[in-house]
Amino acid sequence: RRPKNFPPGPQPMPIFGNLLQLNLENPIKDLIKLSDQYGKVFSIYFGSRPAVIITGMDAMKEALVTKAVDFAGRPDGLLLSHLTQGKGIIMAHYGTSWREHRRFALMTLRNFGLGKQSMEQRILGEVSYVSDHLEKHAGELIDPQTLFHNASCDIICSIMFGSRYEYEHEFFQAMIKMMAENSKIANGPWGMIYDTMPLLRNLPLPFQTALKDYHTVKMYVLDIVNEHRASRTPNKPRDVIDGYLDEMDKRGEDSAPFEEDQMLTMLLDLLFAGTDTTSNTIRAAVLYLMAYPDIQERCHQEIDSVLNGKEAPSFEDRHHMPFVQAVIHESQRAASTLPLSVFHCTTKDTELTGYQIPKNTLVIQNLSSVLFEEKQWKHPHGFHPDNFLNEQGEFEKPPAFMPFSIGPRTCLGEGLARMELYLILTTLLLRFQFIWPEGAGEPDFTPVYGVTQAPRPYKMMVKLRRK
Ligand code: HEM
Repeated sequence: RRPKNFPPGPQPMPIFGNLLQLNLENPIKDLIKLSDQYGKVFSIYFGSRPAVIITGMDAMKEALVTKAVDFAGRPDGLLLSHLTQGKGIIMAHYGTSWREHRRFALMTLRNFGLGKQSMEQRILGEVSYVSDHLEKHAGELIDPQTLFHNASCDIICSIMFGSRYEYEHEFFQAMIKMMAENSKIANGPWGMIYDTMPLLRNLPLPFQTALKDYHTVKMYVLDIVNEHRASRTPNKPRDVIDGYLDEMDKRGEDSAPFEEDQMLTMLLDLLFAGTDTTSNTIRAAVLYLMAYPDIQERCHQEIDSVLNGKEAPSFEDRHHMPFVQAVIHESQRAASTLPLSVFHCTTKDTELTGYQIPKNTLVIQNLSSVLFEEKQWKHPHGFHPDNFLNEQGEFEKPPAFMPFSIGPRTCLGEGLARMELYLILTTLLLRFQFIWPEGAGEPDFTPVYGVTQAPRPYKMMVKLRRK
């Protein structure tokens, strides 16, 4: 039975709660239907555990901005919390260790900067590998999934470990494989079973693979940390690892919460959070550019005219490219890359839209519901860069654009992700035309649902515009 004055919702069943009433392959439509029936804030049961679902911009702002601290927790008892043991940043409880690690990560990302290369140069450096690959295979059918995935992952590697990896490197391949498999397990029915039925957790079921693979990659990262210990010069950080070791030195004997295991989890968090998200968004953008060649042509014209013969774009150039900016933002909106954000929980007894929500209640933000909310957008459905252009044709971001979430837990990689999306897409558009292959049927925009949602796999062709 629901607690008194708890948000309403459908009647749960024993053991399963409301799980069998949701399409686990993609619950988003069901969640919207339930909100039509029960209101913007409603509840469902995962097994015997209640979860509050937040729908639409107004309720989202009330929870994550007005009552920011009350809703800034992370839940225990999910597969992701077990993998990270509540350490690092993403699944860390709201408190001192989370706050200090978040601040440290933000500062080091901002400072890169640090070492020899600026963030911009690192990204442009990585795009040159992607460009070379595309140029070599111009005119052929190309599957962009692995290519964009490798590039996003390598950008994070270069910031954290000080060097990028050849895409064929043993560690790089193990990491990419672990991330792909773990997100499949965490997203799929086994993840749901793990989250709802604690009694089954010790059985030899596929989630054991997730735990084992996570540990293997963590041990690889520990080797990299130990190499840094041997080769570093204190207070001359080359990358995030050196910066973290400096911070541990500064704090002396009792360096808590800056400790080795926290560092390893934070590094894996950044790798996880920064790879699929960016690469799936780029893949969605390219799909839309191929599906709407007139929009792609307008981007080509704007980029050519602003760069005016320059070899490569700089991040500053974006201010002169309102249409390209609008296309990138509309791609993010349409892709809705983290449709249900990362799950939150309440840090104290609180209230939302007049309902009472006890401390430690699981809270799910339906970010998709805001990105497609009818009253917030000129064109809520389909792909319309116009959503981000005002009457003067200037770039303007509506307040319902929140693919990175809002509030204290908002994505800490937003700055990096925005720079990557802009520099990668503009550089590639400068050099190539993306073409939907003849005979491939109509492009299918229906996403594959997951913690990070992705476009369906597709093949593309490229034509070289300029060497
Ligand atoms: C297009 C790309 C990206 C999107 C759409 C995205 C979106 C999100 C969202 C929705 C959250 C959850 C926020 C919440 O719980 O309220 C999140 C959290 C996070 N993201 Fe991103 N992200 C992207 C790229 C990145 C990158 C490149 C990095 C890092 C290098 C990153 C690091 C993180 C971290 C560490 C968190 C956890 C923050 C916390 O719990 O305090 N993300 N991201």
